[in-house]
Amino acid sequence: MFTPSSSASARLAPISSSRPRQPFARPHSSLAQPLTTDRNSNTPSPFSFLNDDPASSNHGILPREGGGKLKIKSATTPEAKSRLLAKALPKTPAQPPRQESLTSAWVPQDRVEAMDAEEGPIGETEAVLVSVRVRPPNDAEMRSNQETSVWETPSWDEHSIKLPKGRDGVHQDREWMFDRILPPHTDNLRAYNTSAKAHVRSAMEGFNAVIFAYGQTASGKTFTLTGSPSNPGIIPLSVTDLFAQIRRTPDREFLLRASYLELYNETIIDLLSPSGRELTLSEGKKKGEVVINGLTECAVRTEEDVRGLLRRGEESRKVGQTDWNARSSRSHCVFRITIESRASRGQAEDANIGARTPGGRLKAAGDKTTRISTLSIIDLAGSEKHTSSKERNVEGRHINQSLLTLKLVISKLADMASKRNVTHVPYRDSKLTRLLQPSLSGDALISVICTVSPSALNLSESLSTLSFAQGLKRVVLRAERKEVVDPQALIQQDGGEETMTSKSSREKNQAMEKRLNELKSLILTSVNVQSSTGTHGQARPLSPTKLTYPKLDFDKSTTDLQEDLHAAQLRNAEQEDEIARLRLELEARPINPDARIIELQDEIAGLRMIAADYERHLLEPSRKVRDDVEKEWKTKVDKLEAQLESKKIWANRLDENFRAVTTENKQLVERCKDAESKVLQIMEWVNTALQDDRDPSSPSRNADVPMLVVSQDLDADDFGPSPSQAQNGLGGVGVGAGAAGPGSGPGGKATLTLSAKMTRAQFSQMDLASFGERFGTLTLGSRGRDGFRMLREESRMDLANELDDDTF
Ligand SMILES: Nc1ncnc2c1ncn2[C@@H]1O[C@H](COP(=O)(O)OP(=O)(O)OP(=O)(O)O)[C@@H](O)[C@H]1O
Repeated sequence: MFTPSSSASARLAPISSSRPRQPFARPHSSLAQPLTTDRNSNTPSPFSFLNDDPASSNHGILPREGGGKLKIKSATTPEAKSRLLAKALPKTPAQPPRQESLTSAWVPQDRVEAMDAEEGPIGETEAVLVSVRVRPPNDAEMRSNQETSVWETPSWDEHSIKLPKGRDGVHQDREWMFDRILPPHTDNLRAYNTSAKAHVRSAMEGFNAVIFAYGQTASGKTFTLTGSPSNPGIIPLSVTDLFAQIRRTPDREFLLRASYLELYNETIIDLLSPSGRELTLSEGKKKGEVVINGLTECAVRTEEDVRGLLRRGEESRKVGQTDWNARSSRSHCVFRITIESRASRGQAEDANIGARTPGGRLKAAGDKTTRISTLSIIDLAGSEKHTSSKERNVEGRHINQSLLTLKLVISKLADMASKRNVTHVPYRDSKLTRLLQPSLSGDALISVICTVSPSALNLSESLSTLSFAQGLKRVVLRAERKEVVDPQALIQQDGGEETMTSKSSREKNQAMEKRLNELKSLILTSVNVQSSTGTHGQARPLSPTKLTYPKLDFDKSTTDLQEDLHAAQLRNAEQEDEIARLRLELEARPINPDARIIELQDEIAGLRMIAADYERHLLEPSRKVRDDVEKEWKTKVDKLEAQLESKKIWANRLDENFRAVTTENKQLVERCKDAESKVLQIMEWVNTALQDDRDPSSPSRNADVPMLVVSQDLDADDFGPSPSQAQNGLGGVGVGAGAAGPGSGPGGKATLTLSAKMTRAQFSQMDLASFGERFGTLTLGSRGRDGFRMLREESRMDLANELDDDTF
């Protein structure tokens, strides 16, 4: 049933002892029993009082009108649930509180009444409420003359616990102060009133609240939280109080959901899932938020529903017998109630008519906020020393390790509150601290009941518990009321976007309508909240058909019934396979029993070796935790790596582009420089020619104009001789490709030369005005002629601009 331990538990024999339960009796070590669940146990469960009422057999699945079942999975976000809640709230005007006395079939009447008689402390939002409860001596302690508690708890001071001088080796009086000390004679009601009531009621008001019991094994944690039929503990008292508060709060409407999980050997098990499924943790959207994936949450309408759920969970819980406790909790257990509430419609609308916001604007009719909070009650497994049972030892190591991590986390948080430099709080080192992370990091009101044994033999463990309690007192909380703003407006918007015409929308709406009707039946108001006797007292007589098929759920839809049938057929097929397998096994049974005995002895020896090996691996729990954490981080790392890879590709492309652009740029600059030098050369040549021409006294006047040679990757066509130049036979400028002469093909390497040496005289004859025309044979791209005119008239820069890259 329990995934991680199924193979182990399958090999273990169920508890066979039929001894009646003897509280505090220390059994002989050989009597230590292997781990089992309550289902197999003959030892009565501390929750046995839950079974009082045979009528409550629906195992906590909510009885709707008509007896259907409704479960809400926690996968939906709290906001989404609130939207549904808001939509589902019936528009009933607020009712005045009912003036009837409160009753409970779970908690004795005198205790229900006494619950309000005592004023509890106000729920603090900044400090952990720490109480220390000393258990009365048990039979074994009485027999060994330890009937007097080692602790002194003065009746005049309910905050002080003392270890007097001389008691068990202490040389001086030692005293500790806590919010509340609960001496051995204290009953559970007082423990509730002083150490839990304020937190339960704050949870009703929208604050997250956590109550947990911490202490050595057999020190009284389970007794404090669950109690007995005559002395119910904090869990039943809280549930009774929750429903009593709903009855007393006519101006609000409530929706309650319950879940129950167990942390066994670093594995989280859903105690309300029929398969006892293993759950995983992951980070939520908000910082520090931890999500329990797939946890079953059941809507509850009465105390009976809650009681049924607890009973169901208790059947699956891991308990076993240790040297110190006949029924020791071998796991940490978290019972959680999620409380959603909002103002009753009529009430909110009346209250807000004409009311203004702090900013002075008129408030919309109706209080649009929904409060969502959780009340978690945690029964921690007890820390323990080495026991005589190997199974217990393996569990004990896991338990001790997680409690050690809890201690470490608390001490780091306390250091942080004292402004000491804390770089890391090891929440991830155990599932327990991971689960508690949101609360411990300040998001909840916390009350801790630390339980200690009165015995001197347990002194060192008790001192360690007190030191943990002191650390808790230094932790600072920042709990705030949890409210979701205007969920109804959101759902109206969502609905408005949908077109009502399509078939799928209609189906969706019908499904939504059905869901809303189901939810409506869950809304608890001061008027409709079931009295604690629940619906069971008023059950209608069953019809003959229902009597014939008592197990059939007549309110199920055909599809659900078909699914059930299919599941039953599958189960049937599996069972048939199993029968066939067993038959074969039977047939293959060894004829020689002695050989079989030897075989089994070998097997036992092998198993012993495995067990010894397991024992050696003391760090097993941390490995399991590490594996889980690594798995969670690996997904994140893979995602980030994929992102990094695509960024790298993108960066490479960018780099290539940049390089290409830089090269192109360089080429352009080179071409530009080259073009500029060519232009300068031409200008110089022209200027020299013109200068000599203008100055008749120049000695070089009659000398030949030097030949202009311009080598460049020029298109030969650009410098082809003009037809007119060819005709008049003037030297002029032509294009040659080195020795190849004029006419080298387009795009080939060309040389711009004066095709014949021109004498200065010839040059001087050239009419300056027609210079352009003469040299017009130089067709500089599309602007040849104009370009040369510019040579004479424009500045060098202008020329460089003009002769752009398509010239040279
Ligand atoms: N205050 C009390 N008054 C009377 N009996 C008590 C009290 N506290 C504990 N006991 C009894 O002592 C025994 C051990 O208590 P309990 O099972 O609550 O211990 P625990 O701390 O939960 O142990 P573990 O960690 O092993 O589960 C039980 O038989 C319980 O009924």
